[in-house]
Amino acid sequence: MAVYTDISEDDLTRFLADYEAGTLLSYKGIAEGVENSNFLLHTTKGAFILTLYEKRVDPNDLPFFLGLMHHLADHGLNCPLPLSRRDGELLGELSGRPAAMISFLEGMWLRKPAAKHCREVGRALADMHLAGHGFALTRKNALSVDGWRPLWDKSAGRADEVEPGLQDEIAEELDYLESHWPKTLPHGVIHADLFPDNVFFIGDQLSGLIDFYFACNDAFAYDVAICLNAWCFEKDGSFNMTKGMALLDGYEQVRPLNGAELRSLPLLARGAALRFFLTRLYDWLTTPPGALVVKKDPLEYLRKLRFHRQVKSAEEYGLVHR
Ligand SMILES: Nc1ncnc2c1ncn2[C@@H]1O[C@H](COP(=O)(O)OP(=O)(O)OP(=O)(O)O)[C@@H](O)[C@H]1O
Ligand SMILES: N[C@@H](CCO)C(=O)O
Repeated sequence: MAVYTDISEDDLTRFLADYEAGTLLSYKGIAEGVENSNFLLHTTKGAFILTLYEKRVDPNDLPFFLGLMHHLADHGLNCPLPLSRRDGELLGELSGRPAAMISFLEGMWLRKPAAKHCREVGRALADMHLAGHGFALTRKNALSVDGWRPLWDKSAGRADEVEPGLQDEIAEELDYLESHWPKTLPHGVIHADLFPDNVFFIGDQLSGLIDFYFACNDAFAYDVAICLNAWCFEKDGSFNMTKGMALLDGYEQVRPLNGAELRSLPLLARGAALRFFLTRLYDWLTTPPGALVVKKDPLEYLRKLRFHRQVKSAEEYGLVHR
């Protein structure tokens, strides 16, 4: 459960007085997510999400994230909106943390997405890539190739505790990715964490995207590679090509990938798997026992990384020749 920071009713009532969001009726911590503390609030004006930004979010990035949600919604994407305070600011402070009130998005995330859902996600990802055009702020991807080595350095010494031989394997992988990483692919604003728990559906209909707190400027195809990792593997670790085909097809219905993007896809998918492996490994080794958060398994992403290493072309992900 991700509630790192507790709040008191008195503090919350004072915080709410800065918004036109009604009077507090109830609130509870949300038992999901790993990054920030989230609360579901009911007020006389409806339901809201209260987010307190935690350790991995740099407060200087918050104007980018919150402004982006407004920009995307203005350009037709379904996503939650941060509420403005009475003084016009989007950010407040609660229990010593930067905090925002976010509109409630209807829907649920899918525990067992099927190929038809992957197609919807592909489309929505491409819609987001187009909707991000013209957003005035930029943010470098802190978790792209330049960020992996510093992150790895924090865990490398203990990696073999998780699996013997890991230290050598990842060191070699990093060397390879650093020297082959593509630098000139089409780029813009990407979501960078579009996992199933960040996509809501009502029935089979996608109702919106949430959690833009890793969004940044990077290659669009890297975002596609993240989604292939997050949506198209089965619980037993096998890649489901039907889902891959649906995701890529859905994406290309809105924004066709060019030749360089397609050629880079196996390498980008490898990098994406490494990125989630590294953050999970760090959390695995550093989260104290008893913390109110469910730790995610780094080895799931090691297995995906090993799969991508064998992939030679985008066809192996289900790309259909046009
Ligand atoms: N705007 C929203 N409308 C409805 N529910 C929301 C909204 N934002 C967050 N939630 C709920 O809170 C949960 C956690 O939110 P979120 O994914 O943003 O947290 P996080 O800690 O940043 O998680 P992650 O591990 O995905 O980075 C979601 O799964 C969802 O149940
Ligand atoms: N989606 C990430 C966690 C939140 O960034 C993961 O599954 O490792």
